[in-house]
Amino acid sequence: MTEGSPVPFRHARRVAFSETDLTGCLHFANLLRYFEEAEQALFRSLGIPMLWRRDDGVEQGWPRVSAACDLLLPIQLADELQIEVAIERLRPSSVMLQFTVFRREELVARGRLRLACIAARPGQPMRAAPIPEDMQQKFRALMA
Ligand SMILES: CC(C)(COP(=O)(O)OP(=O)(O)OC[C@H]1O[C@@H](n2cnc3c(N)ncnc32)[C@H](O)[C@@H]1OP(=O)(O)O)[C@@H](O)C(=O)NCCC(=O)NCCSC(=O)c1cc(O)c2ccccc2c1O
Repeated sequence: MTEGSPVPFRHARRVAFSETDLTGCLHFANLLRYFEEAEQALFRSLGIPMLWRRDDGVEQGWPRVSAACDLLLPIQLADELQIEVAIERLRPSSVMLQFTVFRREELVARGRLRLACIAARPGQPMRAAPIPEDMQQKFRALMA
């Protein structure tokens, strides 16, 4: 790692039998579930909730607005994966997470999730809202 490059968050995952298809490979849709697991672990480690209620009763949270993945090599039953998560882009009301998946030293998959920060009054549709400053600081710390 070079000086000044982002520090990725790491999440370990072993492929379970129930996640494979007839060929014994990871069913592609499960890769997004792995990204979500790693994302949840990252948010927990930063102490950022996925859903919270402000004092004025407004609910805030992080709906995903965009998802993408590339499967580069077959991922198989019982493979032990390291999923690295980095903050690729931080904007006033959205954050882009970048995922890189390794099997030992081998790059097997990668992808992105974009989360919008929203606010919703009870009974009203959700709308984009600025990411609270304390949360922005926590994300920025990972980009340093
Ligand atoms: C999320 C939206 C309400 C945003 O629409 P809005 O018009 O208010 O704002 P913007 O269009 O400016 O978007 C804000 C922000 O996100 C970026 N963005 C939006 N869409 C995309 C996209 N398709 N691809 C890439 N980027 C996108 C946009 O560029 C802005 O970024 P900046 O920071 O650059 O300004 C609206 O998009 C919407 O309703 N989308 C549907 C989302 C959805 O249904 N997701 C899946 C399930 S819902 C969910 O997960 C969820 C989670 C919660 O934690 C909640 C908490 C409380 C209430 C509800 C929740 C909820 O439903």
